[in-house]
Amino acid sequence: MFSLNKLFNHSKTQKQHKKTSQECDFESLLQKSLEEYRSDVFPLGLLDCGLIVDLSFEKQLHAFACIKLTLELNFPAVGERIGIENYLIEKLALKVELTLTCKLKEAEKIHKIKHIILVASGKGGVGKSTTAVNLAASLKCEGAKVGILDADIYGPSIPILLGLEGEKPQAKDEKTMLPFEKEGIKSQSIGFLVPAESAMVWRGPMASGALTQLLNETDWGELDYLIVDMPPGTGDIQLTMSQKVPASGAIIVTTPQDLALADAQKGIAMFEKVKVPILGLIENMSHFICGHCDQTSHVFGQGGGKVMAHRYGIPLLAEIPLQLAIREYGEQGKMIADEPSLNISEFYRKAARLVASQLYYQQTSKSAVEIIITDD
Ligand SMILES: Nc1ncnc2c1ncn2[C@@H]1O[C@H](COP(=O)(O)OP(=O)(O)OP(=O)(O)O)[C@@H](O)[C@H]1O
Repeated sequence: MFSLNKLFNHSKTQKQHKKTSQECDFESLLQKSLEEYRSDVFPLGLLDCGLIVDLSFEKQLHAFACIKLTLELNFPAVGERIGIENYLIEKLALKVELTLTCKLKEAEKIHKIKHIILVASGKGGVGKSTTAVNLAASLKCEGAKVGILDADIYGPSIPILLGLEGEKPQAKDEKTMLPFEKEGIKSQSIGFLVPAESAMVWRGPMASGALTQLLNETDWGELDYLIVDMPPGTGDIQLTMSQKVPASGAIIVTTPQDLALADAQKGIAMFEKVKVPILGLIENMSHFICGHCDQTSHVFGQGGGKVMAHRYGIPLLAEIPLQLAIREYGEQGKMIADEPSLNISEFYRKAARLVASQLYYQQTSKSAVEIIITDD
């Protein structure tokens, strides 16, 4: 754990000097505050998963007036900045300017990729691909290097969602293809390899062969996360695919209808069988907020995702509303999560931070920490 001892002396903007008792007291208070901070994303506080890389302060009339603090997090969560800043302002009773950066220190699992995350659904049409693309965009916005691999042989839609329809991947050399890069996200799709009609009749080994080929023969470069958009369903194909890639975890997308939830349960069972940890459930098209009167309607039923997540002891990462803009952005080949000014993007961004946090704690054998996701 990082200690704040000597921090004032190490601060880039301060000269070496003997600490005053006032500075020592301030150091202890800052350290205690960072240690005691708690949120869904930081269940063990901030010093446990971050490093103070810079601290400087301004004094007025011998009292601290403002601190500038830079925290380097071990996983992408820069969207937590305002919440942490407000907390520190309250605890320290002074102006705080916080900068958050991110650097994953974990080892690469395959090639130069640190984590592979499978995005799956028990049935088709629940918004799995839309969610996968927006999770990728969110992880990038939160500070990570991200790629997306479209493995949905039944309907590869990532090229459409990224505005890359009709494009063909370029060869780097005889063995490797270059991924596409859009808004800082690298992508590759099974749709580029074969015509949709022939891929649909593949059996498990063929589909998983194509997935591993795309994974291994694409020059991904350094990635913190590779999101894999899986084919919908829980059959032989999905099972074989899940076994073939060294996935860090899986996310299951469902809608609130009973039928979709029943299929999502099969998805949970499938990942348990192949020992891929389930990072959480996303309930898509969870509710509809009327644009005129702001009233919320639960068009497809209410609370199903919450009940299921509770039953299986997995986090409910997000309840994403049914919103016209989500479909419109998808059709225009744009990622809505890339638009911080739209409230809807925060649903995806929060889910991405929770996923990244879980993977970090899982990796550092701190999975015993129970991540309780609150409603607020
Ligand atoms: N929250 C949402 N609000 C409104 N429309 C949505 C939402 N999520 C997805 N959609 C729309 O629903 C349709 C299906 O979405 P998508 O293609 O992502 O589903 P999928 O589960 O990946 O489908 P498939 O099983 O065919 O691969 C798309 O038109 C998409 O724009």
